[in-house]
Amino acid sequence: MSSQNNNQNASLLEVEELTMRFGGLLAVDSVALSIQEGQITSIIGPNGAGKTTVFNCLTGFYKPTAGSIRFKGEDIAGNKNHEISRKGIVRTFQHVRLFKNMTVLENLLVAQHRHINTNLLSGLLKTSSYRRTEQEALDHAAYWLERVDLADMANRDACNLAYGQQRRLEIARCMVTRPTLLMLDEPAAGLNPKETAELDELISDLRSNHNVSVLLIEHDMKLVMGISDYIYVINQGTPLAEGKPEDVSANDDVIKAYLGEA
Ligand SMILES: Nc1ncnc2c1ncn2[C@@H]1O[C@H](COP(=O)(O)OP(=O)(O)OP(=O)(O)O)[C@@H](O)[C@H]1O
Repeated sequence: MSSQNNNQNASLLEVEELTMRFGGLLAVDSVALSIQEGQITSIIGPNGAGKTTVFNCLTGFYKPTAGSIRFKGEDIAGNKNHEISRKGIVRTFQHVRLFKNMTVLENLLVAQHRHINTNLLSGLLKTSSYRRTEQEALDHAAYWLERVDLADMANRDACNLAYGQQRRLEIARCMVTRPTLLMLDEPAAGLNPKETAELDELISDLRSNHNVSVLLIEHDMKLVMGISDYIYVINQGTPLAEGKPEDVSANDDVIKAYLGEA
């Protein structure tokens, strides 16, 4: 895959020759990605193609066997997950990972505390700067609860939300940390058509109005083709095709390897 695409935006993330081996299994083999600022980029491919492994390498859950990952020009390959999230790359997971026994609001406050790294002593003493930070965190959480249409649910335990609401809360939990790049791993999995349409609207709104670029793994082709600016296709760990949605959906190799399966 070439690392060039046709848009005019600045490059945010440049991945070259990304390779991840698990023992004898080459799960990701020389994958290249070029993620442009302000765009929605998707990675698609059949089950087991290596998509989540790419995500795990980009976000520091796995140390890649080889390859370079440059975020805003800085090499971050092999950095730890918390270092990468502080730099502005945050993600959701294929299976919802919330603090299920905390309220919706608490989930958003914890996410911010982890990110801000609040000082224990100032917390114990409740200094004015600590109180100000707490108030800002509350205001910011309230803002994002409105955006994802969960303001009425703020005091519910996260485990009592409907599945689509949990998915939206996960996105809000990422957004309260003010990311530059939001990575979503199969956000539409398990959603009904109405929830998927709401998700589509939400992701588009994030890109258009909240200054975040999005990298998406998704099997729902209607969503992917409708929302993506650029798409990478991988198959059995290797790059198969890339391009705008109309080019990818018309690509014979892609149809054979992936779309033809649907
Ligand atoms: N930690 C690991 N140890 C060993 N093998 C792994 C590990 N993680 C992933 N794999 C293997 O790597 C390959 C790619 O898996 P991955 O989950 O990245 O695919 P995927 O494209 O995300 O699939 P899906 O669409 O089904 O989620 C698979 O063969 C998987 O079994």
